Amino acid sequence: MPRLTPFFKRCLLGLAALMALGLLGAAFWLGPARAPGLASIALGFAGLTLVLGALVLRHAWQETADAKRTLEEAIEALPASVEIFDENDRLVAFNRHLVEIYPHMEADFKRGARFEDLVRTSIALGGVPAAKGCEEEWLAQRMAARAKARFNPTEPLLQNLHEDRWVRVHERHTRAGGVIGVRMDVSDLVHEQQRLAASKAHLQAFVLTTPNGVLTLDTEGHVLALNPAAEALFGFEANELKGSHIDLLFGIWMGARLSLESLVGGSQELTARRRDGQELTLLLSVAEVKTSTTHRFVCIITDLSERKRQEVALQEANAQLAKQSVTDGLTGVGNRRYFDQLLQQEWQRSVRHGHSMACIMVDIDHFKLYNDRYGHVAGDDCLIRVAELLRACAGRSGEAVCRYGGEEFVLLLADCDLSGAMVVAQRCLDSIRLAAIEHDASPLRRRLSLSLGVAASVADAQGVAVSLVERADAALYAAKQAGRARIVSSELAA
Ligand SMILES: Nc1nc2c(ncn2[C@@H]2O[C@H](COP(=O)(O)OP(=O)(O)OP(=O)(O)O)[C@@H](O)[C@H]2O)c(=O)[nH]1
Repeated sequence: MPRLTPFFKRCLLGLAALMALGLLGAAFWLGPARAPGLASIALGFAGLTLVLGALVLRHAWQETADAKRTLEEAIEALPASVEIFDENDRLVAFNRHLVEIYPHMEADFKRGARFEDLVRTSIALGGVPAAKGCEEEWLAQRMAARAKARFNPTEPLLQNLHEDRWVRVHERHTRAGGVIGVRMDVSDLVHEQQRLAASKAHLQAFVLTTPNGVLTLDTEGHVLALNPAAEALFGFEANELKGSHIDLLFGIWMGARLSLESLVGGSQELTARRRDGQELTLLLSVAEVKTSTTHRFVCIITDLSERKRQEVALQEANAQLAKQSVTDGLTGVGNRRYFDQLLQQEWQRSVRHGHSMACIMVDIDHFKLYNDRYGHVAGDDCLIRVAELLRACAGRSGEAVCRYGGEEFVLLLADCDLSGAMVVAQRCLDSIRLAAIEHDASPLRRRLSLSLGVAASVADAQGVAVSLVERADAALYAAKQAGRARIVSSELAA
């Protein structure tokens, strides 16, 4: 049968009814006595019209049943739970998803069941954890929300169910006064949101408590956010720095800008300035946060300033220690250890280059008498004074003055032959004489004097460095023997 529009069907039924009535009237009016033939024909047409009308009615009923079935199938095919309540809030239709969401209510979902009764049963069966202990109150709120949906149909309701499942309920009132409810299982979404909220809280706790400064920058290097540690580090408050360029903090980016991208994944030590101008040494690590909607850089800043200060102090202390280990504590010239090292060094150099080197042994004359006359403290001062004078005479590059022991000094002259060494020795002798240091107890003109032994040679790979010192020492002994206050060269002493 062809598909007929409802209007056409109504017209057809009206026409058929009118025709049937007209023909019946005609049949009665004519009557079997007046015109039996015509009455029979009218009756026959009336019957035919009634059959046609019945056929149209049956077709209409069939179409309604088909539409209802299609609607039910459509509701069933929806990915959400759908329920339809009439104007008395009684269940008219629902799909299987409703039972999947509320399995404990399977036996109760029946046509004609009242919404309030269904909710009450669900609460009683433990299907609404949020209602536990406050059942009536919860029910009242639920019914109020359902009523509110009449005026504000867009506001959905998030409901927590058994086994930590979550549904979003959209309720819409129909024009006839019923309610269409759509429930979507959003458990995955809610759980994801809960996970996100937890990780955000963890991150927040870390950022707020870490001693490292944390700066969030946009791709241009402008500050978007900073944590309390960064505020304390730079001496700025967060709202003062927000929007500022990172150049404000990191001096290294002044002029020659480094791209943030180049720092991603690594770390770099750099200097920055606090608000009060104090210089900071920082370790900057950069991470890139790139999603479909955001592109940021997160800078983790470790303050190395204190460590740096300690390192510098340690370096200075080590340098001091190293210096002390080769310096004579009383006079400030090189000590015996330094002299021994230097002697080996210069000896090897002399072997390599074939240059002559010289050694001058210096001894203060009658120093015991000096000590006895002026005391040990004055004797110390005298040693200091002699060291100063010797240093002034042999302080050029390649010349070194060391304390050999007691009141004895030694001068080592690199790239120097015997005649050159004799000149230096003479300068020392003259310097002491000109200083005219009083030595009442000395039999030598009551002035402090020195005896010097000089030796020079080109180092021999087969020889030993100490031989040079021994020769100078022998010359010194000769000077002492010859009456002191003089210079003797190893050539003369030999
Ligand atoms: N004040 C002082 N005296 C020292 C120091 N080291 C050694 N002496 C003294 O130097 C003196 C050296 O005496 P001697 O070895 O007899 O030599 P000298 O008296 O100088 O006689 P000659 O060397 O033969 O001229 C000793 O009295 C030591 O105590 C020191 O660091 N300070």
